[in-house]
Amino acid sequence: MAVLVTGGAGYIGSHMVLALKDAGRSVVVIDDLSTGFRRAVPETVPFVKGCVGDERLVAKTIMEHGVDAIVHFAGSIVVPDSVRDPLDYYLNNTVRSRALLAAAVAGGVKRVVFSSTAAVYGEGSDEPLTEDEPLDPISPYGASKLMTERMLADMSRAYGLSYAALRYFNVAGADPDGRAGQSSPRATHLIKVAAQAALGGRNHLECYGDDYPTPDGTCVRDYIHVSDLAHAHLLALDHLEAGGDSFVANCGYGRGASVLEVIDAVKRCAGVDFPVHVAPRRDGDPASLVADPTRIRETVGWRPRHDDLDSIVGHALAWERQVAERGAGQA
Ligand SMILES: NC(=O)c1ccc[n+]([C@@H]2O[C@H](COP(=O)([O-])OP(=O)(O)OC[C@H]3O[C@@H](n4cnc5c(N)ncnc54)[C@H](O)[C@@H]3O)[C@@H](O)[C@H]2O)c1
Ligand SMILES: O=c1ccn([C@@H]2O[C@H](COP(=O)(O)OP(=O)(O)O[C@H]3O[C@H](CO)[C@H](O)[C@H](O)[C@H]3O)[C@@H](O)[C@H]2O)c(=O)[nH]1
Repeated sequence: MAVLVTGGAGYIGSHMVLALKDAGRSVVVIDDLSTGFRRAVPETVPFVKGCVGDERLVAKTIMEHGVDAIVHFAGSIVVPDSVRDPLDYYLNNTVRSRALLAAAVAGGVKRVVFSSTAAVYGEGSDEPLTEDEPLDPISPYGASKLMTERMLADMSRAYGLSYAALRYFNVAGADPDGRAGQSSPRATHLIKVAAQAALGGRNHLECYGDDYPTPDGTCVRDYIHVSDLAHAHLLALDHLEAGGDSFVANCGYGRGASVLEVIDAVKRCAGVDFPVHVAPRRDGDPASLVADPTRIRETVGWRPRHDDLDSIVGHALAWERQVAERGAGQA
C-alpha cells in the first residue's frame, strides 16, 4: 500500500517524501508544479503531474498505486495574496481539497493527514495558543484551510475515515543532509528571504511593521524546522494506522522569535550584514503566533530534534548556498 503525497514537489512536501522513503514506505506524489519543482521529488518516487481538483486523475492514482493514506500539502500559501484574491484561495485550498477528499472516499482511502495552519486562530495572543483557542481567521488563507479541517471532521463522522489536521506555525530551515529545501526564488517567507539577502540575492530586506504590541514592535512567530515537522506527520500517520483517533494539533516549539531576532540570527550565522528597511504592516499579519505543542507531543510522542533558531537558520543558509551555486530557480 502506498502513501499519496499531494504537493510533494513543494517545500514541505518534498521533506515529507524523504521522511517516508527513509522510513521504508511506498510513496506516490501528485503535484501540478504551480510552485513546486519536479527535481524536488527523487526519480525513484512515482510522480503524477496534475491537479488535486481533478477527481478522475486522483481516483486513477489511488487505484493504480494502491493508495490507502493521503498526506495533503497541495495548496496556495501566501497570506497577503489571499487577501488580494480570496476566490483563488477558496478554489485551490477548499474546493480542490473537496474534490481530492471525494476521490479518497470513493477509492477507499482510510487515513488523511492535512496541512493546516496557525492562521486559523486569527489575531493570536501573547500566550502560546492551544487548539481550544477560538477559531477566527483574519485572512482568506486561514479561512480556506479551516473549511477543509471542517470537511475532514464531518467526513470522519460520516464515512469512518480518520484524519490528523496539523496546524503548522512558521515552517523554516532545510533537510540537514542538504537533500531538500525551499527552492522558490519568489518565496516570501522571512527566513528564506533573509537568507537570500545574506547571500547577496537581494539588496535589502523589508521589515513589515515595527509598531506591533510586541517587545520590540515587530511580529513574533514560532519557527519550526521543516524536518521536525515532517517527522510529526510520520508519527501522525503511524498513530492513525495503529487505530488511533482523529485529532487536530499545533506544530511549533512553544517559543516565539521576533522579525528583528530572526534577522539578527541570519546575519550572525551568515557572518554578514545587509540593509533592513522598515516598511508598512503587511495585510493579514497577526502580531504574535506561538504554539502550545502539548497535544502533538502527547498524542503521537513527537520530540523535536532541531529546536534551535540558529540550527534552522544554518540549514536554510546551507540550502540557499546550493540554490545560489546552481543559479536562481535551478535548485
Ligand atoms: N510554509 C509554511 O510556513 C506553512 C505554514 C502553515 C501551513 N502550510 C501549509 O503547508 C502546505 C505546503 O506548503 P509549502 O510551504 O510546502 O508550499 P509550496 O508552495 O512549496 O508547496 C505546495 C505544493 O503544492 C503544489 N500545488 C499547489 N496547488 C496544487 C493543486 N491544486 N494540485 C496539485 N498540486 C498543487 C505546488 O506546485 C507545490 O509543489 C500548504 O498547504 C500550506 O498551506 C505551510
Ligand atoms: O520580507 C519579509 C517577510 C516576512 N516578514 C515578516 O515576518 C513574519 C513572518 O512572515 P512569513 O511570511 O515568513 O510567514 P507568515 O507568518 O506570514 O505565514 C506563515 O505562517 C502562517 C502561520 O503562522 C501560515 O501558515 C502561512 O502559510 C505561512 O506562510 C511576519 O510578521 C512578516 O510580516 C517581514 O517583515 N519581511
